[in-house]
Amino acid sequence: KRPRLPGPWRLPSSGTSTRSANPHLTLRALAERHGPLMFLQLGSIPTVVISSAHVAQEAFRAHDLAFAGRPALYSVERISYGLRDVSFAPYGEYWRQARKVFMVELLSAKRVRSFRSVREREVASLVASIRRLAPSSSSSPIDLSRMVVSVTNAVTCRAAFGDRYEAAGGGRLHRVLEEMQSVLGGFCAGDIFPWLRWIHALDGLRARVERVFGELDDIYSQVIEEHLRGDCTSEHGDLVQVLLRLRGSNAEEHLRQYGSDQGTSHGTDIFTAGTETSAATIIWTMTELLRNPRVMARAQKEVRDAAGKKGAVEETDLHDLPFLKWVINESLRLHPPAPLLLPRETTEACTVGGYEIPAGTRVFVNAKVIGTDPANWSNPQEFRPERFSSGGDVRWGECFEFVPFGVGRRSCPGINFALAVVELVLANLLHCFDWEARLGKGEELDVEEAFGMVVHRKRPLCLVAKPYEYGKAIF
Ligand code: HEM
Repeated sequence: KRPRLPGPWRLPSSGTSTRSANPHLTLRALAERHGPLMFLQLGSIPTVVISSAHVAQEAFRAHDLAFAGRPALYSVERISYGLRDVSFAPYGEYWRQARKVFMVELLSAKRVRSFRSVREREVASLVASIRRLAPSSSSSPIDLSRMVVSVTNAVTCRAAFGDRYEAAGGGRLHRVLEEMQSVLGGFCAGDIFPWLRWIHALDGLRARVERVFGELDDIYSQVIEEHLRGDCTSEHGDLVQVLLRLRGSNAEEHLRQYGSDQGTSHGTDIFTAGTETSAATIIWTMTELLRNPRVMARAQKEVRDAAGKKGAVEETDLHDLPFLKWVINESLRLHPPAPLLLPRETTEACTVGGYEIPAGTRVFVNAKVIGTDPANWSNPQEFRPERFSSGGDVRWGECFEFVPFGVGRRSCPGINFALAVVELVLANLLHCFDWEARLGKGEELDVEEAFGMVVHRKRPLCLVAKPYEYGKAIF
């Protein structure tokens, strides 16, 4: 008989069971007591939490397939049209096909390069808006969090839905996305006691999920109608257009079906997995730069030396910014936007560390704990980008000490897409402005987190932007 996995077995009454707490912090505290491979009974769901690089490596090197499932979560199930997206589809043929299309047509290196003009246009418009709001160094602070979500959202939506997506719902999206973050965040009762799902008809969650679903569905329908009418022109070829072409002669019929099925659920991937994560990365990076003036000065010098008098950083300049890349890595290490990745569910039984993990077990990988484990990182809480200076570019997916994009076959397929926009936005924010957080005497810029599927700052990042002298002509 195999030994029983260590763990508290039942979860303490505070912590992961509430929708407002920060589960990765509760799980960190428990892992310190019970170890890096820990069992929890989350309601009626047997759950395993992985909290070290060593265990993650053993689990995913030897049993990647066994860990490739996803649980069917209450809110996600509806918003993803019955788990027909890539992120939450159960492991199997549908997921493989959907991921392949998504990868090839939106996220491959070639496609990501083809969206260069989209990124440069949106970043130029961000810089212009900041200039309008902050014409001089004595202007009031601006809400950078809100502006950055807008830009990452616009880039992703234009790439996926075409240049006219704004007409179809760009304005409404902010409100819907905020509400979606809120309904997807944390664990609801129905996720840990599936027989208790009926309760969400009474506690208001079902109504909120339906409202978000209805709004998103309406936006997707408009996008699809525009494509069918031929109103959508985009020089780069958006995801919906590409699918229309792929489906060939029977295109209209297929697109209508795609509209009610894959197209719409890919929309959910884009909003849940794509835009908020990139925005959170940019905002956490700016937060840490403001808290670490030495690092800010070095990053700004690098960017300004590379772009010179051009007034803006173009994508071709990004190759000359190794320090900025280390800064982004360091920010992803300390503030992975998805600190518990996305939940997994074992598809079959497997053995890790001598313990048997049965099929159907929910699995969390605590990326935040792994990225700050003193066994692998010296002074792990310190923001020190230079720690990435040796060893060349990070080989995502092969480095188990640093897993902000996840691990194995269900790891993030959007890394190229995300880093292209994150780097360009940050480089231009650093080049075109000097930044100041207006704080009281002795006060420090906080790093308090609001928990959701993506972890943002609890309070928006409001900063004073002081235009930099070379930043007149943008693009
Ligand atoms: C800095 C930005 C991003 C971060 C930190 C991030 C992080 C993650 C993480 C942690 C996962 C779960 C991996 C796992 O379970 O092992 C994931 C999955 C995923 N991400 Fe990203 N992501 C980012 C940007 C994007 C973008 C821009 C897109 C697409 C537009 C995207 C699309 C996806 C999809 C579709 C999945 C699900 C993959 C699957 O289940 O097969 N992500 N991402």
